[in-house]
Amino acid sequence: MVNLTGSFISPSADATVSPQLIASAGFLASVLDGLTIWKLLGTLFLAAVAYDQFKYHYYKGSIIGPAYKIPFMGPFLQSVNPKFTEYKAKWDSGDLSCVSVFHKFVVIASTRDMSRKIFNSPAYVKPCVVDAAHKLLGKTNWVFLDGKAHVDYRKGLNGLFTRQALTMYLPRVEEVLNDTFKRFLEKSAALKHEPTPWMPDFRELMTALSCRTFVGYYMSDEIVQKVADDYYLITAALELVNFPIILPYTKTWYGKKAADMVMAEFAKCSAKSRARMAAGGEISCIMDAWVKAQQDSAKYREKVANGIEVDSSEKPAQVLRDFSDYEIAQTIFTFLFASQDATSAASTWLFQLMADRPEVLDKVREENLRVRNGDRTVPITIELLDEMPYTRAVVKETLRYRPPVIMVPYLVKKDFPITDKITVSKGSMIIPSVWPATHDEEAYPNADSFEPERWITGDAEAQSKNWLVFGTGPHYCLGQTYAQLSLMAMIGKASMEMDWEHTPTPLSEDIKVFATIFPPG
Ligand code: HEM
Repeated sequence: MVNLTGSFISPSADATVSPQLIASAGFLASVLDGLTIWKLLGTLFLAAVAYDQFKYHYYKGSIIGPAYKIPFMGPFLQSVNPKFTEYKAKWDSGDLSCVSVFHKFVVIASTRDMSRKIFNSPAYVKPCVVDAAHKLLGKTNWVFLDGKAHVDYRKGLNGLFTRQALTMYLPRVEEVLNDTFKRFLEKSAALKHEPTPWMPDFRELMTALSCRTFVGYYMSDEIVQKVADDYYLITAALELVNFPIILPYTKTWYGKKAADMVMAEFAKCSAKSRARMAAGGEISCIMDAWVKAQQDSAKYREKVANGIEVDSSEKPAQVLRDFSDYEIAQTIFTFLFASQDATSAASTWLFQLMADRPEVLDKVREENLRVRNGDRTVPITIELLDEMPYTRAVVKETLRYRPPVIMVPYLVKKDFPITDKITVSKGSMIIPSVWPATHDEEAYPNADSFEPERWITGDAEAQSKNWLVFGTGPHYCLGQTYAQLSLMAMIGKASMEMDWEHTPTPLSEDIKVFATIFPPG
């Protein structure tokens, strides 16, 4: 160190030297002089806050949203425990509104037309999945495909959900319903018909229904029960706001363990289905139908490769490649993942709405018995369901009145000019909403009232633009026909086998948001 003052100390700390430094360097030096590590950190912090606000305003432009962002985190705490009323306030605030949580800028579309525009703009947007989804569903999962790759993959799956294909799986639905309603009655009798929460039972019913329809009896009752027990861990791990890395004993950790277990079980089912289909077994579930389509495609490809002439009638509708057991498991897992929460929500609402409206339940019961000529053991078929306009109307009205999925997050792939004046920047999240479209007074007069008749004597059916319950565009719900038919089958059979009442609680009029929407009491 240089000896400036005769003592071995720093020049700026020397009482005699420092005034000269101030005098020579002016303002900057005076700032530096007072600079401590805390001041430096404070200044950096204020700069970061200013940058965060500036960035928010830059993205926000003329979109409606809070004038200032809570530094960095924005309304993070609100989004950890989202309230339906807060979403509603957002929709009511404008056609497009925004919010910024941490580094994510989020635009929410409220109107039907804005929402439709997003759903139908695959050049600009793609479905947005939380980071944890890649870890739980596997990076190579088809749900992460975009554009042509997605369209091509989906073509191979669409055939599994046609009405004709569903005919083959409906017996599974019937078996699960028979078994479950018997258990419901036993449980209720054991509880001496005292009021008790039934939502966990509806969730279990929906898991069993999905598992049996997707993989038939390749899965044991015990494993179906385990999937039902553990599934909520997967939902919790996939909440919009979650810790980005998987730390032991966190929600994502438990979710990943549960997902791995389900995936491994589905892979075992695939191996069994493969063997059974190769041996000429009958299609009993969605997995069988897909495996059989792959085996038929392989035979066709082989013939063509060997120069054997094949009649055009023998050519499969979709010539598929072979998929490994793991790939099949991954895809079937996405069906469970996509259906579980939405169908659990729909069935819970259906049971509650029917209990609150016994006259509607009576009509459903009357119709179900009538089409079976009074014999409630007559099995469910698509033709039978086609003869039940009232039961269908009840299911449609439930889905309109309480759409399980109220918003569908998408990611902006490239700057998206959503209106003449507003361009949403690449990297933002953009969320089309379902609820406002299904509660639009113009399309559905008295929208806040449950009126199944609007689907029979009214013109609700003609309001297809507002029917966003299953989305629209290239990612519209693959399982929508199956979901509606199985809900019809469920409520129809329940009406014939059981009677039930709802004991309202102070929460009964609320709407709880947990991935989908639920009645909390
Ligand atoms: C009441 C029940 C259901 C509701 C309300 C519902 C709703 C939705 C919605 C809103 C989407 C997003 C659509 C979009 O982005 O345009 C979706 C996608 C999807 N749903 Fe459903 N869903 C239900 C049941 C099911 C069932 C039972 C299955 C499978 C068996 C299923 C499979 C899927 C799949 C695979 C996708 C993603 C499609 C793609 O990205 O190509 N859903 N669903």
